[in-house]
Order: sequence, then structure tokens, then C-alpha cells
Amino acid sequence: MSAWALRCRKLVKRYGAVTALDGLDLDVRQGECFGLLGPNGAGKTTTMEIVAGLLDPGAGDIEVLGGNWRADKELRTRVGIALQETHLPDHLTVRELLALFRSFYRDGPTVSSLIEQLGLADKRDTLFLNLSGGQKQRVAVGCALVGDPELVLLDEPTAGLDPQARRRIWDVLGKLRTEGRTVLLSTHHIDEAERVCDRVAVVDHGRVIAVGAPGELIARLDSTSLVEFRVEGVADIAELPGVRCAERLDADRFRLAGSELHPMVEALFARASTAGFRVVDLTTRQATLEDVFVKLTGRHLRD
Ligand SMILES: Nc1ncnc2c1ncn2[C@@H]1O[C@H](COP(=O)(O)OP(=O)(O)OP(=O)(O)O)[C@@H](O)[C@H]1O
Repeated sequence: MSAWALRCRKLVKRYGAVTALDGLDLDVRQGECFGLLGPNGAGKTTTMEIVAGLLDPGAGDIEVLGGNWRADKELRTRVGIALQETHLPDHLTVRELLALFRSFYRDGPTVSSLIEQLGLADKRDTLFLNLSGGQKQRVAVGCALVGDPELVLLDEPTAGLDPQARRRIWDVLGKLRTEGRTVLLSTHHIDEAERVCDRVAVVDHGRVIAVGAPGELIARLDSTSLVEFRVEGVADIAELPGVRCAERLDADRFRLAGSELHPMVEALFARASTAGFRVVDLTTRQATLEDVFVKLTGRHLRD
């Protein structure tokens, strides 16, 4: 069996004058949870739809579970898909809905085990119409799992959900990982990519601009520790020991970046004593994939 669940080479997709994908490459290993992280319009949904065999790329090559959509008729049974907006019948209960989708496949889990796995046991007899957004999303993920897929494609599975509902979806993703399934998910949530993905491709303008484990991508930054604070008085933060980069964010707000927090904070307070300014509202944080995106593009993911 190939080590790769998915390989894409130089995918190009144009919609009239808009280039949605501009030579996108992707290699997803068997059994990993792989994230496509990028801002709105980066090309994540287009990639998902091409990988799902729902859209033809204008150019490029794609191999899904060692086969391709044109030649391999069995592929449909090995890939589960939950697209961003799933319209499911409102007047079926959770159990009826999953049973309907389950009936399309020869092999797969029982409906009751699926309901357990999705954490929807207390909603099994509730109409889809009466579920919360997060519960509906879990049913949509359940529909992707009815055929016991090797590869699960989830396009923004937590879009628009509150933090608790997002965590419930992450629990389901955790189970898929322990079952050894390959998951490709798209997201523009940094915390989601960092928390649930083994590896991430950062996508921008239809291209992969970085790929690796979230921790690896962050570790490639020059500065992984950040200190932000306000100053009362005249700030002098030039050439502080341990600081790689010092920036003024506002009139009285500053940010220091370096590889370790402790020496930066110590040097800042020592300087404040000698230069006679006060440091207030100090916060520290570790770099995130957002900082990786800013470093690579000069923009924020949410811009
Ligand atoms: N059917 C279409 N017709 C015309 N342009 C399209 C179509 N689908 C997507 N696009 C354009 O292609 C680009 C990529 O869109 P895509 O939906 O793949 O991005 P995305 O990363 O999934 O964004 P989001 O996070 O907002 O869902 C965007 O500029 C979008 O406007």
C-alpha cells in the first residue's frame, strides 16, 4: 500500500478571470489528519471539490488512494465527504438520516455505533430541523463516515460554530485519527489547525506556501516568543539583550520578539529601571500559525 493517501501536482483551476488554484501541490500521508489552512478565497474549497472528484481541475494531476476518479469506480466507496454547506432533509430524525445514507453502502458501521461516535445518542430521535448548528454539522460528518471511508474530506467542518460545538467536532476528528483514517480538512481557524492536524499546508492565492507539522512551521520562525506591553514615560527599547525584533505597535504599545521569554522580560524591566519608564499591561505569548502566515505573506489570515 502506498504511504500516500493523496497526491496533487500543479493543480490549476480558473473561473473566468479568477485563478482559484495556481499550481497547487499536496501530499497527504495515510492515517494523518492534514489541514488546509488559509484565508477566505485561498482555494481550499476548490481543492476539496477537486480531491472529492466533484470538480475537474483545468490542469494538473491528482491521485486519490492510489487511483483516480476517471478510472476507479470503487473510489467513491472509499472516500467520505462533508462539504461546507450540507443540505440534509429537515424532516428526518438523526437516526433515519444516517440510516438512509448508510443504505447506499454495502459495508460500514451500524447506525447506532455511528450515533455513539458522534456523541448524538440523546438526539437520535430528533428531527434534523430541530438540531443546533453544531449537532447538524456532526450529522454531516456522520454522513461522510457511513461507508467506512479510508479518506475523509471535511470542508470547514467547524465554520460558524461556537467553541463548545467546535470541541465536539474535534473529539470526532480525534476518534477518526485513532481509527487510522486519513482526514483532509480545511479551516481558517489557527487553533483548530494547531490542535487537530498532524500536518498543515498553508494555502494562499491557490498555492501551498508552507507545509509541515504546526510545531515545525512555528519553530522555523526566527522568533517564537513574544512580549507585548504599554509604556508610561519615554520608552527606550533599543538593543535589548535577547530581543531579535522590537516594534512599536501604537503610540505607547510595543512588541518584542525573540527565542526565549525570560531574558527579554528581564532585560525590559532592567532597562525600564535605568531609563525611567514604566511597563504596564504586559502580556506574553508563544508564536502561532498566524505569525507563520504573517511572516510568509505580510498579511493576517483574517485580513
Ligand atoms: N464557482 C465559482 N465561480 C467563480 N469563482 C469562484 C467559484 N468558486 C470559487 N471561486 C473563486 O475562486 C477563489 C477560491 O475560492 P475557494 O472557495 O476555493 O476559496 P476558500 O479558500 O475555500 O475560501 P473560503 O474560506 O471563503 O471558503 C475565490 O476567489 C473564489 O471567489
